[in-house]
Amino acid sequence: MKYEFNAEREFDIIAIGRACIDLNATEYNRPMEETMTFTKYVGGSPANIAIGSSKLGLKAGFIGKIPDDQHGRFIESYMRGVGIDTSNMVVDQEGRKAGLTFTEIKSPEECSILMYRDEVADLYLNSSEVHEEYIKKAKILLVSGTALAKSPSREAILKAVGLAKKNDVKVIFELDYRPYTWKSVEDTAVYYALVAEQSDVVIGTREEYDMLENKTNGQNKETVDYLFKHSPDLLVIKHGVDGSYAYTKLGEIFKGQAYKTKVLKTFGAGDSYASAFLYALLKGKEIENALKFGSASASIVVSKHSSSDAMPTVEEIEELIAVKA
Ligand SMILES: Nc1ncnc2c1ncn2[C@@H]1O[C@H](COP(=O)(O)OP(=O)(O)OP(=O)(O)O)[C@@H](O)[C@H]1O
Ligand SMILES: O=C(O)C[C@@H](O)[C@H](O)C(=O)CO
Repeated sequence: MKYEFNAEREFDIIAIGRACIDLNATEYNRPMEETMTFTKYVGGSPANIAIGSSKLGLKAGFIGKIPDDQHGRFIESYMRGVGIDTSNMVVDQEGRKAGLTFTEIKSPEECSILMYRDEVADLYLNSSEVHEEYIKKAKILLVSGTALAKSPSREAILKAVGLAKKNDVKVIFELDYRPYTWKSVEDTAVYYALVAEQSDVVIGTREEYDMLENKTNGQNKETVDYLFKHSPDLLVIKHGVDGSYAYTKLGEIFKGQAYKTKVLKTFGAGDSYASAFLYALLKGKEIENALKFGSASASIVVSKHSSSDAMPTVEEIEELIAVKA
């Protein structure tokens, strides 16, 4: 099955949410306590997805709030440099800071992230900073779940989703669960369900769908039965290295295999997966093929040091798929 988008739009994808800083341990295979140097990259799941999309040749835009400091200027200039339209990135005027994510790479299997996200600029995006004229230029609005964690960002996202639906822009909801800024799992489930039920496509890990459904050990069939009673017509449920599934409202199920690689670190997999999966859908490829694109892109990024700068080109993805076929 192919997925249809409104062809007459200037932007393939506009992402909304956080654009932050990743500080990835330069000396890896050790605990963070022993890490003395970090390499700086742009980070934040929706920013990574916009970067991945742009590197694949899609026309991408970004809506989000960045600090009025050196980090904010680095984020904006890096994103503009890879071809993203940053005209709707708002510079905070109240001294708020960029979110910082330190990554720990103890071994390829044992990776974790440590987030500093108190009073971060991205969660202060407000609804008056989300503009219908911009959103209606897109085929896809990519929404990050973390942006729902607090007001006023929460209302900004709800406004963006409403405008997208009004203007025939597909709403893609990346669950992107990060516990740090949420008050409670109940709140998470309330806002996740609210947006998931209005979205066209939902992408998340099995564990993230459990957050949405406020349960443990949820089964894909229950998730699919629940969400297909609402707006979504395509659901992607990821199971880490065990691969991923796509379910359509027509009842089809597709399985995507993960491509084995020499893993450097595991984070960044989800964002690279999302950008390449959406690229393939936008290019009119079959869902089965889109799963291959997502998995191949993730396999490339987990073998490299960053989540954003390491995003692959179409040629790299196609070459990997061909080699593994
Ligand atoms: N160790 C791995 N080796 C190769 N591919 C992987 C590996 N881990 C994940 N992937 C690929 O990436 C996809 C997404 O991974 P995962 O389910 O871990 O997403 P995620 O938890 O959202 O990622 P992230 O860690 O970036 O938040 C998987 O479906 C798989 O194709
Ligand atoms: O999403 C974040 O805020 C952190 C990311 O940039 C980081 O690289 C990561 O964990 C990606 O999965």
